[in-house]
Amino acid sequence: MSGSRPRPAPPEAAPPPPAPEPDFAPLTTERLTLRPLRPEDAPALHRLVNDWEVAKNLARVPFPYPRELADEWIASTRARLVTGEGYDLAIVGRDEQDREVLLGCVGLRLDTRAPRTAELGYWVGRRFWGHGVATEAAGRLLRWGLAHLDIDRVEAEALPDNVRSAAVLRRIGFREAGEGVTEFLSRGGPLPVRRFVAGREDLPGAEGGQEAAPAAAAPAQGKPIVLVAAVALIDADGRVLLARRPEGKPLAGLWEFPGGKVHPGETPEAALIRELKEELGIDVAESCLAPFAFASHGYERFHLLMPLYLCRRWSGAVVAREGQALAWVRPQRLGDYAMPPADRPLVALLRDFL
Ligand SMILES: Nc1nc2c([nH]c(=O)n2[C@H]2C[C@H](O)[C@@H](COP(=O)(O)OP(=O)(O)OP(=O)(O)O)O2)c(=O)[nH]1
Repeated sequence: MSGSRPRPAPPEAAPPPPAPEPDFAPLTTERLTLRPLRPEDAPALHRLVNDWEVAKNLARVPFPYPRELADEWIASTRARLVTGEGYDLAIVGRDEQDREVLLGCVGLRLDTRAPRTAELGYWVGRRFWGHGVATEAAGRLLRWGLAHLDIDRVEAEALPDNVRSAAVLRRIGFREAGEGVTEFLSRGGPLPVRRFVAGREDLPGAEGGQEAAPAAAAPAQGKPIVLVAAVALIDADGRVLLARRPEGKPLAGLWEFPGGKVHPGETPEAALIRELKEELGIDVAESCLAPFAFASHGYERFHLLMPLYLCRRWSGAVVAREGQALAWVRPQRLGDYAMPPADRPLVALLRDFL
């Protein structure tokens, strides 16, 4: 490389490209909105968290809390939302003039060491304590996470004297799971903590026991039998359609065969034809439903009896009419999807058959 010619002056350093906007639709509850943190939240966030009564219970927060750290932390939460590594959100309410007010933060961080596990954390500014804000916000994020992320287990911890936080965790479905030791930045060292854990089976109404069981037959050992018709739709490439149970339904977040409860007076085939129209917008003829196998599974509050049909022909395009996620899955990959326990024997049979 020669080069005695004077080099042109380097162009002025270009400003760093703007960080991508997190694409996250806010979660709402009766009184609150949980939304991505924004740079302009920093002053309010700093005022709320730079309070010993708040900071002393938080492991990752130094005290005093430098003002610039609020900017850095908000930027890091936005980066994690983009990559899907974590979901730290602002808890926002409304004042009498209907203006947004930052009340605190709630977050779900995917655990890099433990598979299908996330960690829940939250804090609420002292002025807003005593109104159930943490319960409402953390409960919503817990339900959302178990329904939309590939996790089965959420962990949380609280200092032994933080009885308020332990009560919040219990109220939203966590159970205590022992003790541990965690490094507390705010306290400058390790401290013993109480550990808590929750899975979708811990959420209120987890297995649908509170739901009406319209086709419930005579109780088996005290449990009603619930008849559910389901189908493995198989496309031209031999892939099977799975649908993700939406938030708010029992077993939310698990992948299932499309279908639903058989109503009184309905045949399983008629129930399936109705469900496939309602859920996926497709028309299926009864003659295209081939009986394949059945599941008979004892859930805690009912016994599930579920005939599974195979179907390779339908009319109309498959669309998620109820906002549920859908996946066309090769039979050998069915095991990669977390499914209700009743489906496990069916998956093994399908894999062998297809
Ligand atoms: N559709 C379907 N349900 C399953 C599968 N595996 C399994 O355990 N179930 C259970 C979950 C529910 O407890 C029950 C189905 O009830 P559901 O609540 O989804 O039925 P539905 O569509 O009629 O719902 P809804 O109108 O009562 O809300 O069967 C499966 O692969 N597909």
